[in-house]
Amino acid sequence: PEVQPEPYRIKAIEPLVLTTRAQREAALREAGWNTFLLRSQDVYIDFLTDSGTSAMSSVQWAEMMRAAETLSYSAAYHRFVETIQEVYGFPYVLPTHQGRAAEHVLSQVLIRPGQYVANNMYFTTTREHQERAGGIFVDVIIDEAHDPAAHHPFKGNMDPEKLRDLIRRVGPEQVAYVCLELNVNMAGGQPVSLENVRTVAQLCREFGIPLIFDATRAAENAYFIKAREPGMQDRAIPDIFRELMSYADGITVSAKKDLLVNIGGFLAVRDAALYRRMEQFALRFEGHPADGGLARRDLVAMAQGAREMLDVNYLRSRIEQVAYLAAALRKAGVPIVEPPGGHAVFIDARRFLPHLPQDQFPAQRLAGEIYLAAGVRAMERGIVSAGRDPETGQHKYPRLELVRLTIPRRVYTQRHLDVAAEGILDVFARREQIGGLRMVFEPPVLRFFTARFEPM
Ligand SMILES: CC1=C(O)/C(=C\N=C(/C)C(=O)O)C(COP(=O)(O)O)=CN1
Repeated sequence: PEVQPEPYRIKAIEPLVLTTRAQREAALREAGWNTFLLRSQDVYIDFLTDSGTSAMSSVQWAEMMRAAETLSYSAAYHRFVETIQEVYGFPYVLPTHQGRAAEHVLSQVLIRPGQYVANNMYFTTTREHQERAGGIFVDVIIDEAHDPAAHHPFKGNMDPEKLRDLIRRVGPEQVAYVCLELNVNMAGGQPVSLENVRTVAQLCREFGIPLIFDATRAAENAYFIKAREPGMQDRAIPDIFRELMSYADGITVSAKKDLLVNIGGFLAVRDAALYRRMEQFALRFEGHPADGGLARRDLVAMAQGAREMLDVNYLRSRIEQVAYLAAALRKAGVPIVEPPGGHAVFIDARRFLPHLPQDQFPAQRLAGEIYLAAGVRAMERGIVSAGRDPETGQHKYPRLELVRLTIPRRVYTQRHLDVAAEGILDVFARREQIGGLRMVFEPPVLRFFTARFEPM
């Protein structure tokens, strides 16, 4: 595939810093071989995350300047709520400062300790908040999602039989809710089909179990439904999106992805009583229900972002940019998660460095080597991110040992993708010489953010 013509042009630029390999070796040592700990000014192309790293549009910036910072139920608040109601189709909307705040509120309000939550694979903060609320996390994603080479078009799908077995085993009243993530991040940004959502929604209705979406990358999921699901090619994205949302009782959203803003999040639900409980809980630490701890300018930036995120030409150019990088790596034989996801290319570090055992942290080492080669910052999504089992204290050994090259929205050009590919091919050429890492500092929670390593 070639990168689709972008339906926008550059209006402002941010100068990038070019570093030498020697500078990068010093920076990576200083960062304990953890790309999260690199100073941003030592990074040339930042593929760490697509969260909060998008370029905003001239309209978003203009709206932000015009937003009056009046407290309580401001014009900005009504603009935000009315836009989310229209685009997503939920009556009750609660802004939060970002996605994990929404997850915290929802988990605390919906989970009774000891109850189960069924998910399609895990996301770090989502599972953290489910477990923090006393929930028991269960993965009911289809088996193909755990196989990087499987070419399933909707690897994010839930396995209805796994879900039904869980409900039968523990009883419907012991399932707090079903949490369905769209464009499953940890599986490689893999979409869920509309057909699967309908099946899961039917199951939840049958047993009276709430269905909650993590709708953080739902717009990109809608694009894959249009592009890959039989009978969907001629439907408009907003139409697909509204039907998709109609199956959920509620959603949590990190606005820092789909909605093209640098900060923000929200909850949206259909039930007034549930909204009131969430509002009361969030009041203590997310700020007033009319701002969720955000400035008014952030609310209007989210409102405008919710309009821009469903433009099919923007979505096509964004998704095809990811496919372009994936194609460049695939052509050279670099093992990647197939098919390419919506927000990132995931390198299969297990197959890239087959001589390294997983507890020598192959993905962590590969992310460091990619930075050394080209100043490109990637993120480890393997054993380090998976953390330790709360019962046994042992590493969780996930099937997927990946390095995520996460492409920010509307930021980098095709030439930047070429530079990243060239650097990765350089590392690939000398992969046999690459050794493992040993962890020299391990924090107790979400260790991937601050752990430190040294080469073996
Ligand atoms: C699917 C999903 C995410 O991907 C997510 C955050 N993701 C980050 C930060 C990422 O780098 O993928 C969050 C948390 O959102 P937050 O980073 O707190 O705004 C929730 N769900």
